[in-house]
Formats: sequence, structure tokens, C-alpha cells
Amino acid sequence: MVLLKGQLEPTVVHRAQFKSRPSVISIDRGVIEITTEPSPPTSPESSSNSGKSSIPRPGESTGKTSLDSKFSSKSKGVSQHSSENKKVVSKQATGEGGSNENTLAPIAEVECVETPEPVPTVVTIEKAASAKVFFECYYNSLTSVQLTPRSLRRRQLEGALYQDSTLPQTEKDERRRTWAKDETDHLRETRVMKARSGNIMKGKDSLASKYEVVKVLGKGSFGVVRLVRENNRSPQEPKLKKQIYAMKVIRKSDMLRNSQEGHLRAERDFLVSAEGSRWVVPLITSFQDSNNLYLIMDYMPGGDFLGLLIRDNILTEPVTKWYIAEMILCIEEAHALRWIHRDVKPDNFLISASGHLKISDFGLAFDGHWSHDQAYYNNHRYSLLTKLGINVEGDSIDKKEGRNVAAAMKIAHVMMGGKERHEINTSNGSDCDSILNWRNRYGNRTLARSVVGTSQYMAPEVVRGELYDARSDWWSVAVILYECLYGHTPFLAEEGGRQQTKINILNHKTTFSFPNKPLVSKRCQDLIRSIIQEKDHRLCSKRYKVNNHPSSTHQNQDYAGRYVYPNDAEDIKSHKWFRDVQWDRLHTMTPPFVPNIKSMDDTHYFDEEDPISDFSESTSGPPPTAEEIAEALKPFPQEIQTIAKGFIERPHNSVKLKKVEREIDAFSMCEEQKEYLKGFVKHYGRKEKKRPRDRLLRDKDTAPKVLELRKKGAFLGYTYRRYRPRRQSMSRSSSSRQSSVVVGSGAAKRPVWPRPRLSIH
Ligand SMILES: Nc1ncnc2c1ncn2[C@@H]1O[C@H](COP(=O)(O)OP(=O)(O)OP(=O)(O)O)[C@@H](O)[C@H]1O
Repeated sequence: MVLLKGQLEPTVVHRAQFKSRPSVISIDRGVIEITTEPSPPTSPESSSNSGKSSIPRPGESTGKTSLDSKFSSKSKGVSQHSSENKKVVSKQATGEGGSNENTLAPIAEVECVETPEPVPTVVTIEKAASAKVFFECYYNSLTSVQLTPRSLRRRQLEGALYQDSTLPQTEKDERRRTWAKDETDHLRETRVMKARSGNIMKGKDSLASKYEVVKVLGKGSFGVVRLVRENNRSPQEPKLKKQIYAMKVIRKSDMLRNSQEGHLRAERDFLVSAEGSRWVVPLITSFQDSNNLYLIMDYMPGGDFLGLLIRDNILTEPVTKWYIAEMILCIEEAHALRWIHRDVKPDNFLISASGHLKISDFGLAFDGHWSHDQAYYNNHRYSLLTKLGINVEGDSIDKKEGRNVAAAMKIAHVMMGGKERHEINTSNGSDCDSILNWRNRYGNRTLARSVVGTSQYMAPEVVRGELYDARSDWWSVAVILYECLYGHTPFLAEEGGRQQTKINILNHKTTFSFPNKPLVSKRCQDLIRSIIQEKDHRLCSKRYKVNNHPSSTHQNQDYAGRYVYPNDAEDIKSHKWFRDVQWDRLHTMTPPFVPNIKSMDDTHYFDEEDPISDFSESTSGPPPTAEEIAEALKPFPQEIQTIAKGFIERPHNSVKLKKVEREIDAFSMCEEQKEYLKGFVKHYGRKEKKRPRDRLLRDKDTAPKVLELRKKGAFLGYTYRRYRPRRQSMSRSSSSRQSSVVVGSGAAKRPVWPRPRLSIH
């Protein structure tokens, strides 16, 4: 229609140069004439160039002319003035400024400045990388899941209705209607939450304000876990009690500086995929605001299993058997979902209100997927920087080393296992391969070698940095089994620290032994011995031995080329020591210890001698004044005061702090004074800031902007809301999650054994 109109009333644009589009200057010089008289179409080229131009009839608004396209064309030097010029042109064309409606009045000449091709900045790179990551993760989740959670729930419902032959048809129909209504509500509420999440990122709102903090339950390198109470239940259900939850708050800036994006996504993704699991701490919702990530989980009022070990020191064989059996079921659950936990230790098993264990802390868990590998994120950014030739200087150490981004990329390539892992390699992928298929097939093989976990519980193949598989989790279970019975772990070195512990693990054939006391049955010792073995001889499942070659393809192989089999504790479970364990009924039986809790917000299993401070309180406040320091050092002679001031001038980490403490120990003063001085250094000294792992976050010019952008864009898609049926199906789901409060007799208090709480390193 537009073309036809153009032929009837053509616009003729006379160009200064054939084939070139008119410039602002050519308009100004009166080269363009627009005639109202119909005239024969000019050459096909010129008419096609004139495009959609037509003369406005009186009363009609001006149609688009080819002038518009000039502004979007590549002509240099003009584009920066385009919006200004457009205003001028439209003013002329609508006749506002001139008496003659059919001619364009001259436009004031604009000085043409030749500008170089715009160079993308680090900001553009960051935004582009976030967008790529978001879309790849989003479409991968859409394409890789065969059954949506909704279809799974529908299947469960239909299965239950089918099995219940006594239910009349009208009741079945009613349940289906209720299910549909619940699903619709869930969809709507999830949408509302995601929309709010968008606003929150703009700093307008906060989902965290829905929860009031009751107490700090635990603290880690990530941030804190708080006990919270949900404070605005839906107005439709005013009678519903305010729910109590555990809220894990993870500070984005720390995590980004430590390049933990992959791990954080992994933790959230695992908890989402474990929806409805009996043995995994249930995730209720996850969301973020501009500074933090939040995981809202069911509160486990019995505390962690380490707490139980601390209270009881050693456990009897039957009690140990119960807990180890539950731990096995917890880990099997993770393996069934194709995840390796990689940090199995007593602190990571939590005790529910009914006394059953649930596995938690999937911060190091890994399924080999590319989106859980930090190299994937780094490569998106660094490959763009390299391609566009943008150099980022980094910090003083980078400058001293004198490497540019490309060279740093090469080093990162070695450290992270190769950037091509996350870039399409045409020699590997056929042309029709989609990028997501390609990624999924040529995912990550390097993290299979990462040395992660807590040293005392690490399997030798993990310590060696070899390719490992889910068998490493079973080694850790045997270490816990030993610890429950003997009161200490088998490889812990009293001197020489972690390094010596690792050496002991590597030499397990000679370093491993059973103490004479307490007496432990031969069967139990045989079980421990069969698991504390190199992975090829380790008791768990024969299937690992059959398919031991990492290059062979198998459906149970994860993206990283490792094996994770469901039900892979079959040989452990059939060991004679477990002969009397009813594996299928364990969850319905009463555990040896049922937490003695008075209400759902009872926290006495989390009471520590020193109350745990919230991280919002522990963020570095103003530095101490000279008067405060002088006051604190008053009892000491001048010489000691000077040395002590020197101690707090240099920032410390745990190693440096130990060194300072040794120096203080050498002072000739009483023990009390030494302890006071050590306390002084800890209190007034500054903690050394870790050097960010990412060069962009080390460079003083790019770091602030990049950090801000990543806080906004690095965790897109983090929001999740668990399906919570409101109606009659609620009772079914809650019973399956064992969340009903069982107030038990509690464990008798025994002397406290100073078992250290370990942190990941
Ligand atoms: N759902 C929960 N209910 C009750 N307490 C919890 C819950 N989740 C975590 N905690 C408490 O918070 C502590 C720290 O949580 P978590 O293990 O997730 O953090 P982490 O820093 O990753 O731990 P670590 O450094 O030991 O690996 C736990 O040991 C436990 O005491």
C-alpha cells in the first residue's frame, strides 16, 4: 500500500551524488526538492531509496521519509546530532516553522565532526555478558526439562486418584478442580513475586522485609543463616499462624569478589530440583535484592548433627547405625538427582523437629553443568574483552606482572581448564548444533578435579586433584561413622595442620587404624575398612567399576564425565552391619533423639557460648580512634604499646594472626596479659581483604562499576517459589515432608567435648 501510494504521489529526492543518501548539509544546500506534482518514477534505485516517503495530505500527519533512515545509517559525524536534527525536520515538515507547507525550509548548518567508531566499554561488556548468561540459562532450563514440575504434580495427583479405588467419582473431580485452582494461584503468586523482584532490583521494595528476624542461627564465609518469622500472611487466611523459617542470607559483593557465581547458582538449582524430597532441607523460596541473595528454607529446630556429636561426644553403635543409615539415604537422594555433594560432614546434616536428618549446604555441590562452573561466566566476559581489544590494567600486582587481558586469559585458561570449554568450537560441533546442545555435550571436565570440601572428610582422589565421582561422598560418610564411634576423625593431624591431615589421607593405607577403645564390633570396623579405600576398591556400587573409564559414554555420566548413579549405596546398604535396618521404613520410625522443643521457634539447640553476630553488625565500622587504642593499652609499658600498635597497623589473615599470637606468647608477661593482648589485636586489627579473583574487580577504575552491574545482573533468574497447595492436598504434602512438630524427651546433657566447627577451605 505504501509503495502504491508512493507511485501515485511520488517523492523525488535529488541527490548530490548518485547512490548516496542525502545528508543534513545537502538538505541545507537546497538539493532536496519535494514536488507536489505527480511525476514519473525515477530509476528503480532512487525510488527504492526514497522508500516509504510520501507527501502528507492536508490534515494528515507526515509520513516517514527517507531522511529518517539517514539518521540510522552509518554516516559518521552526523549520528550524534540525529535526535536534534529529527526535531528540526519534523518541525519543518509539519509546517510549524514555514509558510510553505510543501517545501522543506533550510536547516541551520551543523558542524560535522568526524568521530571514531564507538568503542564498547566495560559496562557494555558486562551487560552483554549478563544478557547472554541469562538467556542461555533460561532457554536451557526450558529445553532440558522433559517434565515440568506442574506436569509432575498432575501425574502424582492422577496416580493417587487411580490408586484410591474407594473414592467416588464426584470426589475425584472435586480434587482435580482444587488442584487446578491451586496451580493457578501458584502461577499467579510466582508471577507477582518475580515482578516484585524486578522492582526490588531497582531499589523500590524488598521481599526480605516480609520476614522479621528472630535470631542468628549460624554463620559462614557466605553470610548468615537467620531464624525468621513471616510477617504478612495472605489476608484471605488471617487465621494461619505466622510461619517460622531459616533464612540464608548471602552477601553478593563478597561472593562476586571470590568468583562464586557458579557455586551460588548450583546451590539454588539443587534445592529447586530437590523439591518435595524427604531427605533434603526444603527450599521455600529464593530471591534477591540489590545487596544479598536469600534462600528461605524450612527451619530444622534440632540443630546440626555436629551439635549432637558435641553434646554426646561418642555415640553407641545402634545410635550411630541409625544416623549413618539416614545419612546414606540423604546422599543417595542427591546422587539420584545426579549431584555430588562434595562437602559431606556432620555440620551439613540438620535435625528436623521429628528428629530425622536432612542434608543441607549445597554450596559446593556439583552436577557438572556449565552454568555451575565459574569459568563459564568468566569466559563470557573475557572473550568479549579480548575480541574487542579492551585492556584492563588490574591491580598493582597485575601491573607488576605486566600481563594484558589476553595473557591473563591464557593463564585463566590453564587454571580454569580452557576457555574453549565454553565457546563454540566448530571442529567439535556440527553447524546445526545449537549453542545449548553444544554446551551440554562439551560442558565442563575441569571442576571434576577441583579440590573442594573440608580436609578431614576429603577422599584421597579429591586431595590429589584427580578426576573424581560420587564415590568421594561415600568416603566422607565412613569418616563420619568413625568419628561417631571414636570421638575424632581418623586422619586429623594434631600438628602440621591441614597439610598434614591431607598427607595422612593420601597415606591412608599406613596411617589408618582403629583405636582399642571404645570397643566397636568387627562388622562395623569391616564396613569402615571397606569404604576407606581407593575409589576403585571402595564399597558402594559395582556399577562404578564396570564403567570406570571416563571417556565412555553412559547415561549416568554427568556433564563432567563423572559417574553419579542413583541408588549407588546398594553394596553399603547390604553390608552385614546394616542387616537389621529397614531402609524403606526408616523415615516412619522414631529416631533415637527427638529434639525437645517447646515451640517451632525454639532455638536452644543453636545456643552458642558466644552469641553469633549478624553480618550486618560485623561489617567493618569506623576504625578505632588513637584515644581508644591508647586507653586499651594503658596497662602496658611504652615498649609493648609500640609493638602492639604495630600489630594492628598491618591487616591480618588467619596465618598472620597466628604469627602475631606466637610473638605475643614469647613476651615475658603473665598469661592473662598475653590473652588480653591477643584479644586487643583481634578486636582492633583490620582483616586483610582478599584479592578479588577477577581482574575486572581488581582494577580500581573498573571495579566499582563492574561490581554494581554484577550485583544487578549476575543472578538474574534466581527467584523461585515452591508450590504450596493451600487446600486439602496440603495435609498430604506436609506429612511427606515430616514437618509436623514432635516434642520429644530430648537428649540427656553430657560433658561438652571441644570439637571444632570447621569451615570450607
Ligand atoms: N534450614 C536450617 N535450619 C536450621 N539451621 C540451619 C538451617 N540451614 C542452616 N542452618 C544453620 O546455619 C549453619 C550454616 O549453614 P550452611 O551450612 O548452609 O552454611 P555454610 O557457610 O555454607 O556452612 P559451612 O561453612 O559449614 O559449609 C548450619 O551449620 C546450621 O547450624
